[in-house]
Amino acid sequence: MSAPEPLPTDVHDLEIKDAQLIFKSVWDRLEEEVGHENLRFPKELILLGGAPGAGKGTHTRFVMKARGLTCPPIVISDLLVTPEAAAIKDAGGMVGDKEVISILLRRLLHEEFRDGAVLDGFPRTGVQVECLKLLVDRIDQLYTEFAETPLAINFRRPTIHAMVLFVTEKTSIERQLFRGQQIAAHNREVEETGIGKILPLRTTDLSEDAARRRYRVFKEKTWDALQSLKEIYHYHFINAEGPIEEVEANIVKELQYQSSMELDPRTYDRLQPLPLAEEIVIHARQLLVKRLDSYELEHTATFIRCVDVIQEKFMPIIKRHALSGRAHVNSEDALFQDPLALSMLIDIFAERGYHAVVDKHIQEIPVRLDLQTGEIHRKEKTVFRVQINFKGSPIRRG
Ligand SMILES: Nc1ncnc2c1ncn2[C@@H]1O[C@H](COP(=O)(O)OP(=O)(O)O)[C@@H](O)[C@H]1O
Repeated sequence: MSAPEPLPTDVHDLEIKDAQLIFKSVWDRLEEEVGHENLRFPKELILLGGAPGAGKGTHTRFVMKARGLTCPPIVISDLLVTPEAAAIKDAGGMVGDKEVISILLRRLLHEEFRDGAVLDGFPRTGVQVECLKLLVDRIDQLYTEFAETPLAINFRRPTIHAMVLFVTEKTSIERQLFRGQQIAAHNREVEETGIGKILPLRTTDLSEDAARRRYRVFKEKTWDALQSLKEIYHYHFINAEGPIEEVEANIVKELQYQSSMELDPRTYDRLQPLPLAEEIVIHARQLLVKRLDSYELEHTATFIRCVDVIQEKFMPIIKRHALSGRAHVNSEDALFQDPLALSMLIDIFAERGYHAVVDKHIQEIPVRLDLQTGEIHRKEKTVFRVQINFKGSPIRRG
């Protein structure tokens, strides 16, 4: 005899029941409003979680860039603007799950989020986590349903990433208060000068007690909910205690690790020796400076000649192309036979904000025809073709 189904007595079971009721009613209503075929949700959801002040807003753009998303982030608390919701937020509390789910689902249907959306501050409760699971199930069903149809592209299988920024209670409170001071100062300046825009100021960012209360609500209601995402989705836990650049580095590291999870381990190992673009970009400037200084100190004569040639031969042509931002200069100067001089040329241009590409072209020029044999004697001539690109003038005629 099998054991009877346990009654839904513990909190989790109740959350599941609640979520089912809420989700079903929101979903049915939405389906009625927009039609079954238009229930088109994002391919990727990136959930940014963490205590108030952890840096969700601060790092959203960075995370989006890293994932190649250009749509605006969806900041859940900004969507909750009814007077009732505003009063709850001011008191450091949490707006009802049904309102949150209803507004969020509607927003996710906007065309601009079709490839992916970043949600700042969702899910915040166990019920919201359960609703998220139900949403993903429904999107999966739609994927299967439309798979072999012309509409398939609108119903891709979703991937979910949860990124949780971790800070301690102390940091959370400090940063909430810091944000409050920053925004208050900004708003005072706008009022005095009439320049700029007044930014919304959270009441809880102005008082230590209120900020602490908000943190505690997070710890009691949201922390476990965020933890539970670990078992179901790609989960990234980010130490967000340090300065902004350090947190960004932690995010990059995590996303890098994630590509290791998406790829087959053998494929990942194969690609591993190639540096990430972010890595080389970060170091590129320091390396350029080091090279330029070494030219000046260790290869002074060649460096001086290089600068002179650029100044005398290249710059007049470049200046003539200042509108288009692209110039071609051919040089036969023997100086560039030295590969070091070519490197100098490229680096000098890079330092001054141009992007130079050099192509070494060897031409054969007929110099003499042997009348007896009919043989043509040729001489080699080396031409360095340099293309220089830079930001041209935005002002154009016509
Ligand atoms: N790593 C950090 N180091 C220092 N200050 C930070 C850091 N991350 C965020 N801040 C600051 O803390 C405040 C709260 O950050 P914010 O991104 O608004 O948090 P959240 O969106 O998670 O509530 C902002 O004033 C922000 O400039």
